[in-house]
Amino acid sequence: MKIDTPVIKNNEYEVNIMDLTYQGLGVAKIDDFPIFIEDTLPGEVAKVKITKVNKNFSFGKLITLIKKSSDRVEDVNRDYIKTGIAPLQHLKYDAQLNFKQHQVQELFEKAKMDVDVLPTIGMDTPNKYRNKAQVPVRKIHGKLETGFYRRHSHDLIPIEDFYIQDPKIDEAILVVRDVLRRFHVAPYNEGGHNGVIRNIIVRRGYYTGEMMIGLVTRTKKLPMSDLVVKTITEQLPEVKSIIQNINLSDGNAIFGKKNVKLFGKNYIEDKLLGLTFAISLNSFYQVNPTQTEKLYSLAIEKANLTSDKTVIDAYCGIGTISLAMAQHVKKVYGVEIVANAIEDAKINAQKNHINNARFVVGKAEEQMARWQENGLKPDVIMVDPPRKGLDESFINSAAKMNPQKIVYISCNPATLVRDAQILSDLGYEINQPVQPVDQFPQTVHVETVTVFDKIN
Ligand SMILES: C[S@@+](CC[C@H](N)C(=O)[O-])C[C@H]1O[C@@H](n2cnc3c(N)ncnc32)[C@H](O)[C@@H]1O
Repeated sequence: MKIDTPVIKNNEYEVNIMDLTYQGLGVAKIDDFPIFIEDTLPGEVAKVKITKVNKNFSFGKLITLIKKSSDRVEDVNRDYIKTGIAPLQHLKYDAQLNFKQHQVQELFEKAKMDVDVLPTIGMDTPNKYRNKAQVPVRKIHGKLETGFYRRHSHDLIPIEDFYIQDPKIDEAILVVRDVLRRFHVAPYNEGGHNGVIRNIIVRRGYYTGEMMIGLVTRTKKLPMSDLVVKTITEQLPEVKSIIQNINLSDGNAIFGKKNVKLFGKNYIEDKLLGLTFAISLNSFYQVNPTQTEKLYSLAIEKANLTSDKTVIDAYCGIGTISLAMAQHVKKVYGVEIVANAIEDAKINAQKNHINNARFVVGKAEEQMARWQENGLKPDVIMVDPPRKGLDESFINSAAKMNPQKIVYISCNPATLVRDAQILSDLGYEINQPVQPVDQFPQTVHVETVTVFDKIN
């Protein structure tokens, strides 16, 4: 069926860019019909070619910029935009921080919530920050390559300098790539579901320099594994752990269920807020260590902790926030769905001689209901959920426990605002400005800390 729209596919138009979506696409309108265009910024005038038309909106490709924004960074590497590694690198960093603040503010305004949002806390050097890489391995022109997928595709673009990663991690990926080439380990081929090596994971401790290499394979055995391991460890003395993860599936999930230790320890160690943490391959650990220290210090400060208090740390991962809070309170309860992460959390409590933290594996929403039924009465609940935010049943159990404060660390302002509305209906209100912290410079992601107080 032909749809009658003000723009036609493959036609070119001159447009004014009016806004930037939360995904970092410029927005123009023709007769109120939106066109989303990569690599364009508000205030710019652009010639664009329409690439896709839907019923209510369309996508365009930038042909030329007729007028440029004063916030534009010139001469950026297009591969970082094409792959989504750094979709905002063409926007000056100050403007990125404003964009993130306004994005959060607008969501609260749309929900008709009267909440102030502070300027985003940024980084002095907003690149080379990531302490973890997860790169696909594919064959291109007969050669094993590492890089990143073109956005919305599985076409690999070979990349050597990842720009936002710790340069030592970039170097390690190249060492591992060259070792795999040298010993003729076949790259995974998605089409035929054959070949061996699917992904390389590299983690590096910011303070310790300890490195972990993860090799995700389609096969149970990694061919030439002894030589692969020997050569990697000879060339990269910082490597303290090499783990093979076996992923036999033909799906998109990166990890399979089984890990096999090929070298060293099951985990590497790093420090955060002066504490030592064991981090294993599948455990969540924030990717920007210096900003994480700012984020967690702020969240803990806002929780007003004292030595007589009991706190819950929901979605606790390897116990980073729990153990940082344990030093200030009577007791901490942590819950997390990934069993390996809870194993790490228990090791971490021991490593730091902390014995007032209790960790449980489980779904936070189910464990909260259990704790609530068992009469647990936390003074503060700290939550740091994944992008989908809190389950409604979690919020109900949390409110029934009647804590004075709920401190919410969020990596998705849309679900934060959704959850804030439910919390407000249950008597928890935001009385101080929300603080965005830039955990992911050059990308569209934004992290926030929000405090909910019990209204008596
Ligand atoms: C944003 S991370 C925060 C982890 C931890 N607070 C940290 O900063 O290291 C979210 C965590 O929630 C866990 N998770 C996801 N869904 C969960 C659920 N339903 N119940 C409990 N934990 C869950 C993930 O495995 C992940 O460790």
